[in-house]
Amino acid sequence: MSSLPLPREAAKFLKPGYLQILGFAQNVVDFDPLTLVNIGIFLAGLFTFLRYIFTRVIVLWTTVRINDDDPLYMCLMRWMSDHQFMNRQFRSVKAISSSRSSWEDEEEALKSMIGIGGDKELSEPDPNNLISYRSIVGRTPISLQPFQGTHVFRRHGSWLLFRHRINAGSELVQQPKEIGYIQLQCLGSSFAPVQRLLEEAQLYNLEKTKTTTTIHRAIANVRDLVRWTSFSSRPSRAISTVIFDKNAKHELLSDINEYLHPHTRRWYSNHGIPYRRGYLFSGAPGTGKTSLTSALAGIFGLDIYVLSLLDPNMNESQLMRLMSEVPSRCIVLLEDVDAAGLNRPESEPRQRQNRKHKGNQLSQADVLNAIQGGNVNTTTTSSATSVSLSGLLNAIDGVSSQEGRILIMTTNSPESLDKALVRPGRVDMHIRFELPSQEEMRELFLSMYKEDIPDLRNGIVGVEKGGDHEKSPDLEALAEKFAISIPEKKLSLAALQGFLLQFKKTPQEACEKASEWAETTLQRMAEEDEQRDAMKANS
Ligand SMILES: Nc1ncnc2c1ncn2[C@@H]1O[C@H](COP(=O)(O)OP(=O)(O)OP(=O)(O)O)[C@@H](O)[C@H]1O
Repeated sequence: MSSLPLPREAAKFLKPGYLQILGFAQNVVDFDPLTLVNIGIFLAGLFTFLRYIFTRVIVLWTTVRINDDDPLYMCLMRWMSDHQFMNRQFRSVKAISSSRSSWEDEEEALKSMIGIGGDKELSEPDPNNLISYRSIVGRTPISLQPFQGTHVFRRHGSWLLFRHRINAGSELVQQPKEIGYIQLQCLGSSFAPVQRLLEEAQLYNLEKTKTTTTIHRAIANVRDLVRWTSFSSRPSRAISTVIFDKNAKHELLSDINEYLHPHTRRWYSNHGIPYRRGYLFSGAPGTGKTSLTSALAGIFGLDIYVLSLLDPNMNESQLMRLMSEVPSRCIVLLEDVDAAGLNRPESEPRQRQNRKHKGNQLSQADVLNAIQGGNVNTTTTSSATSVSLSGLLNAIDGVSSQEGRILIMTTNSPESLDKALVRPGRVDMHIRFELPSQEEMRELFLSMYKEDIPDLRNGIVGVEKGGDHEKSPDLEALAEKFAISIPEKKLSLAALQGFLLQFKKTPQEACEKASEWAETTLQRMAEEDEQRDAMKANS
């Protein structure tokens, strides 16, 4: 093995010890170590250069994060499911079998389960084989949604990176629930492509849900923190299907229409008036208060946020937070507000009551309430809720309460409500629902047997053609007969509807049995009332 001499210039700079080592290495491996040094320097330079380029490219990715508590999250998930995933790319998907999937998704899933799509329809239940029937109808439809993962796609000429992540929490830090988020990244320094995609997803979702109403409920999680949760999505109810005084209906619709007009908000702000509107729907159970609320939501494209003061997890701070978290355009439905028993005994003068409970100090709630122009009228008696009247009033129109929403309170006994709760500004219109007149019963009958009512037997998808009623000589005459066979203002429309549902395809039979049914029902109700009175007297 011959040794290669070190270049003279290099040898000049190296100490004698190194020289010997280098000479030895050169002799053993027959390779110049300085070449190795040169290669190393080159690689280090290349690495630094690549790192610089890589960092610059990464910096050019703009990133937008969307948390799962934002409505945009669902819009984007829906858009991605329908436009990008379509059963490919995502290897990890989430199966949903609850009522949280939208009704259209459920209907689709149900159709695929029972094989409807072409001409095939769900047949009548076979009494000998009810198990197989149950196995179709009794199952909850399952739909699949993209879960965790990353997906790159091109939209309107820009490359976008979609990432979906779930933080399930660790053993040490327990999250109240899985927290999902989406990260959207776009190559370039502008947010415009991401913004465009989000707007597109929002519009797509609006289009998809224009015939549905989403109901949100305040639900407590494991930490007892009450949060708005999208509870269900159902087909919007047509306003024409709600039987109600036509003038009152028209007045209510015009009032809400004017309130929601884009210019109205500015008008309120110019006049220093908080931009809020409240309605009280009162009437006996089953007279249409909830039905009218959901029809209004459908007509104006608003979501409904349902609150119940009787919820055991509800307290004043939770209520206040929930009211500040609703979107600026929605309906907040406060159901059965009388049941919470928020009242002040009239016998006690106001001044004394406040002293009795709080000494001479007014609470912050009272002060806020006074600023709002309400009464300092806060003591709660025989309350079935941990929310006090002042807490409720502040949640409704305190400084932190969201502007732009519509508040609808429903009650069976408006006379039992505290005056502060229903004063103008909190309740701007009081709508009274009465038990039905003959004309309204006639309307109900006609609407039940209208030709376009989806038929339940043929129907999850079908529309009845040629049911018994089509053979009926005159539906109008039957409706008239039905209306006069039942006493006016005695039975609720819900009760009448329940009766008619037993005769979905046989209006003639319904008509014949109506009078007898009404008589027995009224008799039973009278007996129940008597029993209740007797129990009250005993206790
Ligand atoms: N005015 C009405 N027009 C059409 N349907 C009605 C009407 N009133 C009641 N119904 C029917 O009766 C059922 C119950 O009605 P709804 O829940 O709206 O009554 P409610 O007044 O809100 O009752 P509650 O006070 O018990 O909550 C619904 O299925 C609805 O279709």
